[in-house]
Amino acid sequence: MEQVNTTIDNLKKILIENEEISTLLNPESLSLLENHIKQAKCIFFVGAGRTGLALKMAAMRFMHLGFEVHVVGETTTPAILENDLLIVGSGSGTTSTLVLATEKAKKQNATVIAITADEHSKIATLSDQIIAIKAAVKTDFGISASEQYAGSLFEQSVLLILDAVFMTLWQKSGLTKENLWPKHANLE
Ligand SMILES: O=C([C@H](O)CO)[C@H](O)[C@H](O)COP(=O)(O)O
Repeated sequence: MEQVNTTIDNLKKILIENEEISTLLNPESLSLLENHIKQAKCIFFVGAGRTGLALKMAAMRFMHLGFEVHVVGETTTPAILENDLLIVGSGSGTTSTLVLATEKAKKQNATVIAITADEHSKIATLSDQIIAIKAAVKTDFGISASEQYAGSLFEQSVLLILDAVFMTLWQKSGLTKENLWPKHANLE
C-alpha cells in the first residue's frame, strides 16, 4: 500500500466505486428479484461473514414491509419449502456452507437467487437467477475492480442494492413510514 489518503478522500473513493456498481447492474435481473420477493411465501436470506451481516440488515427491511422473512442460522428459522425464496449472497460464489444451503434449497424446489461478484461460480450456476455485482471478490489481489480491501465493495453493494429494492417495493405498496413503523422492534 503506497498511497495514504485522507479518510474523507477514501470515503469519496468508496462512494464513487459504489456509484460505478449501480451503472453496471442489469435492471431486468432486479425486476425479476422484485417479482420473486412479492410472490414468495417466505423469503430466506443466507450469507457468511460481512456479506451475511449485510443480508441481515436488508432482511429486516423486508420484514418491515410485511414479508415473512427468515435469516438462515437463526434458531427460529424454519424449513425452506417449495414456493419459498432463498436469497444467497456470496461475493466469491464458492463459500462451502452457502453452496450447501443453495443445493438444499434447490432440492426442496425453492427458488434461489444468488447475489454474487462471480457469475460463473458454483453458487451462480446452481441458482435460478443471479444478481451480478461487478465488484472485486475477497481474494482479488493485484489489479482489481476495487481499491478497497477484500470483499468490502461487494458487501457494501449487497446492502445498497437490497435497500434500493426495498424502496421500490415500498413505493409500489403505497404504505407510509407511519404504516411501517408498528413492525419496528419494540423490545430493544
Ligand atoms: O466476511 C467476509 C470477508 O471479510 C471478505 O471481505 C466475507 O463476506 C465472507 O468471507 C464470505 O465470503 P463470500 O461468500 O465470498 O461473500
